[in-house]
Amino acid sequence: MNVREDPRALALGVLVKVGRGRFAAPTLDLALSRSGPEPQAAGLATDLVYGTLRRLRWIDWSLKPLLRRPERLPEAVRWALRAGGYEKLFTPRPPYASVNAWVEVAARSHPRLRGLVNAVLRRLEPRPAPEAVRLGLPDFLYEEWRARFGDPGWMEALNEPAPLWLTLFPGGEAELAAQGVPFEAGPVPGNVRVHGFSVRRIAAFRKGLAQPQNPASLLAAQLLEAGSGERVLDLAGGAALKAAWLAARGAQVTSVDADARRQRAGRRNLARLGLEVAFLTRDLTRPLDLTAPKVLLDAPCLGTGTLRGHPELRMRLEPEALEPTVRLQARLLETAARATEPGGLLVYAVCSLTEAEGEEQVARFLQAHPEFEPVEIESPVPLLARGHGVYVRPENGLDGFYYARLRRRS
Ligand SMILES: C[S@@+](CC[C@H](N)C(=O)[O-])C[C@H]1O[C@@H](n2cnc3c(N)ncnc32)[C@H](O)[C@@H]1O
Repeated sequence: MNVREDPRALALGVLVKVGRGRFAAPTLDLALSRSGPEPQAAGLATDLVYGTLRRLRWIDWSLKPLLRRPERLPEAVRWALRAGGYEKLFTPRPPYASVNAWVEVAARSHPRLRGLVNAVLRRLEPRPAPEAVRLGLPDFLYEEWRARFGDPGWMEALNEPAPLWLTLFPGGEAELAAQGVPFEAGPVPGNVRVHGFSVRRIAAFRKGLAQPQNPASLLAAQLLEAGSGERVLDLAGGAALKAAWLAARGAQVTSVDADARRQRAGRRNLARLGLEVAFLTRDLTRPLDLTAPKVLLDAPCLGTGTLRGHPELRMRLEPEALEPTVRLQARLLETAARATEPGGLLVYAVCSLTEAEGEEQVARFLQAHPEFEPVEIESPVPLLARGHGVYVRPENGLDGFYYARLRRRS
């Protein structure tokens, strides 16, 4: 059996690469597009990759008493045990069949370890574990979230599969309906939740009428309330996803980012959507020679609100990364403040739910900048907390975001 026929072998190849530092989504996409499995097999491979990464802490915790030196195992065998553990412990598929399947996959590259994989997976049971381990969260994050937001019930929602959300452009809804794609309106206007279709199979996407985007990400752009013809600066704009929606509303957007490669991808995507955005490649820790009445800063962050869609971040999040990230955000916020014209609006957004990147950052900014005042956010999405800005509650497929709207006094 080769990879083309076997979603478990495909998932294993992806997991090994993610273990070496790659990102899960593009690595899986590439593997799927190369081997072209049937939709059902692609669905199984996707569930195995994402599920294993989301549950990794608890799986490793449960494997621990059964393995003397897991770090010494060949990486393919170690990941086969983890993915086999995920399938046995966390999916409704019959454990006997999935254990057999994983023994075969692991034995293909390491036949001498067939007995070990078989024995370990058969004996594996979910071991009682502390809540952070069960939730698959790094301790520092779990502790902060518990202390700040209280009841941890919502955290389990970050372990659910990520739905496909689409931002629709004119004609997009009619195209979805014409193709018979089941969808429903999401909490943020202009964005829908699609059922049972991958983005590749959606004609509205191929025709440039739809863009995969989480509603919480789209909301950051909507909070600017930019009108037609209004000048907008999209700072740390990356691949210009938020800029695309603003441009579709008629705003004159300039998207600025330090990463030219991301911007090239953004240009290609905008060409697909038939939209126009100006791009500037700049390091925003330095002042910008541009101003606008509307400025969006979608700052680089730890991404803790996106653990559903980027489960590999759980393995990589270190508390030490917080301080340099917060310092970088503060410098970009300075640049964004100077670029905001008097009377204008600055939206600060991060897809992260730590206090240092959210409320603390904005509180410090407001103290240093009396010329700015926070503006109330009327949120169409449920919130975890409110202060100068708001924290989005990452349930029902929403990513967790923090946004603040800051008006520069005239
Ligand atoms: C959260 S992402 C932006 C996503 C983007 N707004 C979107 O909607 O697709 C943060 C961006 O910050 C950019 N960035 C990081 N450091 C920067 C710097 N010093 N100057 C400019 N951009 C920077 C990264 O390249 C990345 O694209």
